[in-house]
Amino acid sequence: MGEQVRAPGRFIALEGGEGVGKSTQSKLLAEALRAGGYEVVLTREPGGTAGAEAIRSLLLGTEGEGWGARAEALLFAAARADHVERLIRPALARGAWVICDRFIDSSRAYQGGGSGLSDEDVLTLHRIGSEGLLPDLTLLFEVPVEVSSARLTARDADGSDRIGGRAADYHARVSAAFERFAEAEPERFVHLDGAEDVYVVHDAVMSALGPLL
Ligand SMILES: Nc1ncnc2c1ncn2[C@@H]1O[C@H](COP(=O)(O)OP(=O)(O)O)[C@@H](O)[C@H]1O
Ligand SMILES: Cc1cn([C@H]2C[C@H](O)[C@@H](COP(=O)(O)OP(=O)(O)O)O2)c(=O)[nH]c1=O
Repeated sequence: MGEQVRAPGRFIALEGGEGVGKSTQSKLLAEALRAGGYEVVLTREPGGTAGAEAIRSLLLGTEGEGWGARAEALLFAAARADHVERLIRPALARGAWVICDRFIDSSRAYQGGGSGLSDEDVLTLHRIGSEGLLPDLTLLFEVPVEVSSARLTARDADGSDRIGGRAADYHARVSAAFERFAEAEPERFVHLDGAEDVYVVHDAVMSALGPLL
């Protein structure tokens, strides 16, 4: 093991719909950075801390009638607040890289684009919960819906979660919302073609990170 690099912490989020390769690429990115001597915190949302994982079970479990759109948005914001305060900010403060599988743009896309809350309201919850923390870079993976559906059929043979199982038009609004955010903030987003081979996508991720390394 080389000496840990003492640089300012960097916060990278991976975003997109289900089955686009976020968790696969998060792991490969974390391994590559660790091999380069960086301290890496690999985490995900909803989740990442004990409290946020408990909220994840409430949000994604398939028992009961589920949450209304506003309660759901508040629960995601609460899970994120705990995650940011207890895991992400301390890691960034000590100079670690934080690789996060989904972050605020998922709430903007799902609870906003998908469920109809305004972007302003979702961002207000984020300001209250997490003091508006944003990633340094957000990697947005895009895959044609036939490709991600085929992957999910193979991965989730035992069924999808409460949100993943929503109708196709809901997921189409989610994808369109991600697109709009990336267009509006080109300095924070990088688009990646998630339909390529896993290692081709990984190389594109490493190139996208170039300016931060
Ligand atoms: N580039 C790729 N090509 C083919 N299959 C992939 C690729 N990336 C991921 N997969 C597979 O597709 C499924 C979904 O990938 P995953 O990383 O879990 O996506 P997400 O976290 O975005 O839902 C998994 O079974 C994974 O092994
Ligand atoms: C973080 C977050 C996730 N979600 C949804 C997206 C997913 O359907 C679900 C769980 O995410 P995840 O486990 O990342 O699903 P996948 O690996 O299939 O992409 O939660 C929101 O609706 N809002 C949010 O803020």
